Amino acid sequence: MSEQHAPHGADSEVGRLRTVMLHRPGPELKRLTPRNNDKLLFDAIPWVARAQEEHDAFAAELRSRDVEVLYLTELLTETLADDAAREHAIGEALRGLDLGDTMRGYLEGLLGDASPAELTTYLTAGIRNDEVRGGFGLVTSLLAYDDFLIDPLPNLLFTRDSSVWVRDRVAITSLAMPARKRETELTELIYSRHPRFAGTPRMHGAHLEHVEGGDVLLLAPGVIAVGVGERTTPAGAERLARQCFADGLAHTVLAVPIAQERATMHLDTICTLVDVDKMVVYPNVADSLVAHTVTRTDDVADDGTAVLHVAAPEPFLVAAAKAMGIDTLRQIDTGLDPVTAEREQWDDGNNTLALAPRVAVAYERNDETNARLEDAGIEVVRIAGSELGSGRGGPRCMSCPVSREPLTTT
Ligand SMILES: NC(=O)NCCC[C@H](N)C(=O)O
Repeated sequence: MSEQHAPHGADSEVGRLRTVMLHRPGPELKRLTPRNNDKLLFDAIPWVARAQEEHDAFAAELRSRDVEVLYLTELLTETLADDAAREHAIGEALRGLDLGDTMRGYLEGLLGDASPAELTTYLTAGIRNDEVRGGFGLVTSLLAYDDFLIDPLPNLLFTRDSSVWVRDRVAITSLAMPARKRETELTELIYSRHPRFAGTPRMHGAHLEHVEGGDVLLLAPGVIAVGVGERTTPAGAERLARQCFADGLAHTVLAVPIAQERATMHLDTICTLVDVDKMVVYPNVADSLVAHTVTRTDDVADDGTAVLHVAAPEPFLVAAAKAMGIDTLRQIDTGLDPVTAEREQWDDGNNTLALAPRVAVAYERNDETNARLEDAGIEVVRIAGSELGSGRGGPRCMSCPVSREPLTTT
């Protein structure tokens, strides 16, 4: 395995992006139907071939700017070349109580005989009842033809959410929605067993309180904002803060309450950094967004844990600037009327992926937001997202930065 890659880790949102993990949309999207798309967290049935074209163009833009693109499924297939990893993955996929002994036995055989690449497909696209040839077991007979024996993972596309790097450490997250829970079985497997990540310190984990990567913004080295809403719980934010303080990854965590609605499912649907001191913020909520500044004290509670200091809420941008040690965190004034702002926020206009300070990838469709970003001196790398966007995620959601240059050197 080549070691010729940038050191893993990230300490900001905007340090030059060196390595990113993406997931190219695949057969898991073909599982979506008008009857299951809500449960599977898609707003429409994507045209898969076009989604792949759009995604390939996204990846090409990144590569053209010297970003190494890792694909989740390639890492997974390489990981599954190891027998112990395979066994673990198969055990987890068949752990549920819905299968019954006959079906589980059949699937153990099917998955056990699969090549690493085939196993990756089974684990990501799932297995539907009409695809098994398991004889006339009771379970297969009673389930509908389109019931899943192994659930598909169409939201793998949004690699942002199932893991997040904080400095040299990777947090395996704990996803809140049932349709996404299995995703972290795969990221955990990759980070714990793929040779490229050998020795990488990990934190958090799927068994802990809910935290999703889309809620975690690395505002500056040592300063992390965590959205608390539909996906990340207050307890999840506290757990993440405690781990970051204990491991010296952060001195300040800003807990930012966000509305528990689909349109604002993660903090990064509302705001993203596009420079060391500039943020694009959804104007309809900009004035009401607040943060509780959380820091560690030297006091120790009776149970041995550090006592955290939780400040009264302050306007988010004010609290953020203080924690970042800058005079002002400038909100890029998109100047949009509330209706245009709402339309473009829904289409992930605020969900940008910074490639470096003042360079950000954005969906091309959000004309007005993009124009205002350019007025503010940001280079906007436009990508198509008509099909990709049907899962309600933009360029930031679709990318997990594995390596960014430390901010101090950019
Ligand atoms: N960070 C993000 O906002 N990710 C987008 C996730 C979209 C996905 N369909 C979901 O509902 O979880």
